[in-house]
Parts: sequence; structure tokens; C-alpha cells
Amino acid sequence: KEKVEITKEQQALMKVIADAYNRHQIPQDVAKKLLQDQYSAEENFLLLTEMATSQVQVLVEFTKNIPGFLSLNHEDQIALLKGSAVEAMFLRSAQVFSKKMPNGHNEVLEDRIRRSGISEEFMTPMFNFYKSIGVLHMVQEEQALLTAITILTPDRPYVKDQQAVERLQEPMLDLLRKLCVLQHPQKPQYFACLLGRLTELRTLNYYHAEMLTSWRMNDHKFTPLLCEIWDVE
Ligand SMILES: O=C(Nc1ccccc1F)[C@H](C1CCCCC1)n1c(-c2ccc(Cl)cc2)nc2cc(F)c(F)cc21
Repeated sequence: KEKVEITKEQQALMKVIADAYNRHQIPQDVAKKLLQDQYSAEENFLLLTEMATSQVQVLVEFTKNIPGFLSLNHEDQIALLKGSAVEAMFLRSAQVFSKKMPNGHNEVLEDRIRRSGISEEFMTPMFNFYKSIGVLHMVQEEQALLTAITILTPDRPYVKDQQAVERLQEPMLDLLRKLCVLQHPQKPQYFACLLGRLTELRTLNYYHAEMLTSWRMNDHKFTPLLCEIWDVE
């Protein structure tokens, strides 16, 4: 039985990533807002574009705290952010969705999202992903590391120096693997399961532009930042 322990520098890395993640959390206000009222498709779309725009800004701040990220080639920094922003948003949405709320609130939230304006065909893949994240009961540190690992995916389009990105991603993967063994000793496949979620996350990437352009309303308006990140308009 391999004795797993976190080294001093891994503890320091964990602290940096977890603090950055907590500092740059989007307040849970999107769930609270959705629970308060039933909005029209237009209002929901506006809320989504506002949330997604602020999420990108939050993601940039979080990414700047990843050790070594700012030493990467500048074009590669942009390619990594552009390549991971949508996945980070769905990962964040899944974490918001999975938060245990008072009785009945989780059901209301799901219902509000089902009726928000998203086309029917995307409900199943999206909620399947949210539920597969929910059953993992991830702790904050795991969520923060998983987001950092998603950002540091070497094979994003247009990344020139993939090795440099691998060198940053590897210590995160090693730390997450150890955390999983220590946090979930009764689930030896937990780490592999987490990485499997990242594969499922990429499939949502595939749908995201169509999820927006097929929102049940006319004349979809996007912020310039979203046009950049979400391959729309
Ligand atoms: O705001 C959102 N997500 C979000 C963005 C940035 C940071 C944090 C976020 F939760 C949207 C709302 C917007 C308003 C209409 C309903 C969906 N959202 C999605 C979502 C995101 C993108 C597409 Cl194309 C389809 C659904 N899934 C959600 C699950 C939740 F539990 C939740 F609370 C909100 C969620």
C-alpha cells in the first residue's frame, strides 16, 4: 500500500491555487436570482451573457495566479484562456448546481434552468454533466485544481509550446491525484473519474455556440468579449 503524502511545496501550491480560486469566486448570486423569480427567455439570456462575461474576467484573474502561467509565451496564454473559458464556465455552473440548498430549492433551480430558454436538445447532455459532477461531492481544493488543470490543457488550438504547458499542468495533476487518495480513500478510481469529467466537459464545448444561438428568442445580442470567447456572431 503506497504511503501518499503531500510535500511542502505541494502544500504551498495548493494554498496558492485554493486562495486564488476562493478570491475569484463568482458570488452564488446567479442561483439566488434564478430562485427569486421566473424570468422571460430574453431576461435569462441577458443574465447568462452578464454572468458569462464576468466569469471570463474572473477566470483571467484566477489564471494569473497559477504559478508559471505568466512566464508562458503571451500568445499561448491567450490560446489557453480562449480554449478553456467555456469549459470553466460550465464547470462553475456545475459546481453552483451541485451545491446542497434548503429543501426543494435544487429542484426549483433545475426547473428554472430547464425553462430559461435553452433548446430542449441540450438539456440532457448539460444536466447529465451537472449531475455527474454533483455525485462526486468535490471539495473546494479539488474544484480549484480541476479548473487550473482545465486551463492548462496543452492541446488547445494554436498553442505553440505545448511542452511548457505540460510542465505546468503535471504538478497540478500530481497534487490532485494525491488529494483524491487522501480525501476519498474508499474510492481508488476517484482521480480517474475526475479526469473523465474533463472529457465530458469538452463535449459541452462542442454544443456551446449552438446553445446560445438557439436560445428561444430573436435577435441574440452578445458582448464583444463573448463574441471573442464563445465563437458567436
Ligand atoms: O449563469 C449561468 N451560469 C453561470 C455562468 C457563470 C458563472 C456561474 C454560472 F452559474 C447559467 C444561467 C443563466 C441564466 C439562465 C439560466 C442559466 N447557468 C447555466 C448555463 C450556462 C450556459 C448555458 Cl449555454 C446554459 C446554461 N447552467 C447553470 C447551472 C446553475 F446551477 C446555475 F445557477 C446557473 C447556470
